[in-house]
Amino acid sequence: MSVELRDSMCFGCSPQNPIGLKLKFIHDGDICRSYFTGSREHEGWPGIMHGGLLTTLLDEVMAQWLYERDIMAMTVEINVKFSKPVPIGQQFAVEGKQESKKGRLIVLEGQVLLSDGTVATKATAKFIQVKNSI
Ligand SMILES: CCCCCCCCCC(=O)SCCNC(=O)CCNC(=O)[C@H](O)C(C)(C)COP(=O)(O)OP(=O)(O)OC[C@H]1O[C@@H](n2cnc3c(N)ncnc32)[C@H](O)[C@@H]1OP(=O)(O)O
Repeated sequence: MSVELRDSMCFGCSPQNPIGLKLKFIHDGDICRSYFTGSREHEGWPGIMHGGLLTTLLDEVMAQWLYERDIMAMTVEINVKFSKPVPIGQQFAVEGKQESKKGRLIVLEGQVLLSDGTVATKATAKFIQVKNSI
């Protein structure tokens, strides 16, 4: 694998990116999960997580599902449905898992779960597998 986490400045996961989200991941069977608590810097409407950042979080957990399995792939499409607002200041979970794989095309699904288990956001993303030389 030519891309190492230790060299990365990935906005989602790098511990050394000063403005990054510094996400950590739990690989739980076929699910990749991360937890996040938004602060004021992450809001769109007052008190509510910005939808673009929720999309970033979802993209990241799905990409990490692949990375954990040594699959180098890039997002080519992502569709997000925002059903419920995600409050600032309350921890929520972000999950991703594979839905299908056909040739180089891998489809993953993601969701944001509030602390009471409510699904607030759902995503489907397409990734294309690339050679291990990003
Ligand atoms: C430290 C590590 C941390 C990692 C975390 C990263 C998290 C972030 C994840 C991201 O956000 S990635 C950044 C955003 N994405 C990009 O910048 C990708 C931009 N796109 C590309 O660079 C190229 O599209 C890509 C290299 C991915 C693919 O180009 P290729 O020329 O190699 O492939 P091509 O376009 O020929 O497509 C390959 C196959 O996929 C199919 N395909 C492409 N796009 C598709 C699509 N949207 N839907 C369905 N199929 C699609 C395409 O038809 C074709 O099918 P066939 O093999 O049957 O011919």
